[in-house]
Amino acid sequence: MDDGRFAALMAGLGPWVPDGAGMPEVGIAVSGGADSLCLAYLAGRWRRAVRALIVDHGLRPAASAEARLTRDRLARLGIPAEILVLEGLRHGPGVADRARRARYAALSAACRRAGIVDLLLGHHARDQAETVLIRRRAASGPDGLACMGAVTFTGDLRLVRPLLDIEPATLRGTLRRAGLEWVEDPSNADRRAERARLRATLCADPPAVMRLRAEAREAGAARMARDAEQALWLARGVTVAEGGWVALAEDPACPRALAFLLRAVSGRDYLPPARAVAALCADPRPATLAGACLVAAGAPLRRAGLRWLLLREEAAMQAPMPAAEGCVWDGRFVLSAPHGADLRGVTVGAAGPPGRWMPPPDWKTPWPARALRTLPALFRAGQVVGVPTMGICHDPALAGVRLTLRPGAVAAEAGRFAGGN
Ligand SMILES: Nc1ncnc2c1ncn2[C@@H]1O[C@H](COP(=O)(O)OP(=O)(O)OP(=O)(O)O)[C@@H](O)[C@H]1O
Repeated sequence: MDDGRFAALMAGLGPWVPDGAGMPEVGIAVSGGADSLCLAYLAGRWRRAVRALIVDHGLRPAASAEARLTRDRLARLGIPAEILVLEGLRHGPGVADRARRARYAALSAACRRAGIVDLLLGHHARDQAETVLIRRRAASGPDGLACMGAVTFTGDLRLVRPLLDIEPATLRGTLRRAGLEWVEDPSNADRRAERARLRATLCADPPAVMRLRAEAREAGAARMARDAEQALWLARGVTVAEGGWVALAEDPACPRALAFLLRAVSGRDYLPPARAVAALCADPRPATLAGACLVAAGAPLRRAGLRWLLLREEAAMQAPMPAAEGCVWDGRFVLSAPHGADLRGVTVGAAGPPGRWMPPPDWKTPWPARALRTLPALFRAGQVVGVPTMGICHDPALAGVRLTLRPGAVAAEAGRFAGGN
């Protein structure tokens, strides 16, 4: 793969933050294996402001030496690299899945710390073909069969996979021509893992890889069409309140959009059960589902053209937690504090009955008490001392502390699934 081809691939996956010394970096997740090392090599020639992130899962004795070796190799390419050491992972049932979740959590946190908004991943064409087979066997729905997207969004990060249509042999060839060595992870060859078994099968059958990739592209195009339709419905009739609930101007007619909204309001990772969501769309009625409640709008909101509210289920909200810069409460609200704010002894939790926060007498809000009780609030000694999303602060030491609904959490999926050719 030459620099020109890579630059063309990246141009199709933008927009990118401007490049140059001192500009925001694009992150690269580098395991040290051939694919992600090649990705780092190409990315480092594509732009100056890049940073590699290497996760040491701490599961193999050789892993930390390999991470340091990879960091040194990257340094020789002029790419700064940070090693993220995971603590507490143990071998045992589901270790691959646990390791993957912990890896993404560590990568996301490192990106947040470094102000990185784009993270490159080295998945390639055969990885995508493997994913098609795995999703088929798991009887995935139509969205799942679109497999990995070339661009997808997590809460505050854009995950970009520029190599999804590139054969792994091409990447190894690129490294060899550049005289670069990589680490061979022995667990890749571990035939007990489902992926490793499929990998061995697909390596011997290149036409099958081609067919599977075509299948993923077709499913990806269909998924993007559904995304576009859903985005239109969301833009027409859905309002997201800073307090973490959603107002609907129309009956929820689109099950997929309702599922995304339920997930966003509940702060959960996974979509609610499809059948229950479809039933709610077919017959919209007050109901509680997967950590959120569909509630009919009261008279004042109906006069303002709203029909339904989707509220967080009170009983399912996270218990109060210690307040700290960057902490995330209830999977949805991120705390940010100005310099000098005193968070000692402060907790973040649900505001509870509005009478407890002593709002000023002229304070007016169209939202019902049931919604206000779910607002994120700051507590000192068990008393509410601030409800930042409502602009309420009774404690001068907490002036300027914000609890912000995580960006992107409520949006429609806007990934790119069919591209990369
Ligand atoms: N330990 C790690 N540290 C940082 N990023 C990782 C790590 N493991 C995987 N990744 C990222 O996830 C992508 C896909 O992971 P996967 O396990 O399929 O790759 P791999 O075969 O271990 O390594 P590679 O893709 O580098 O050859 C990698 O290309 C890399 O971008």
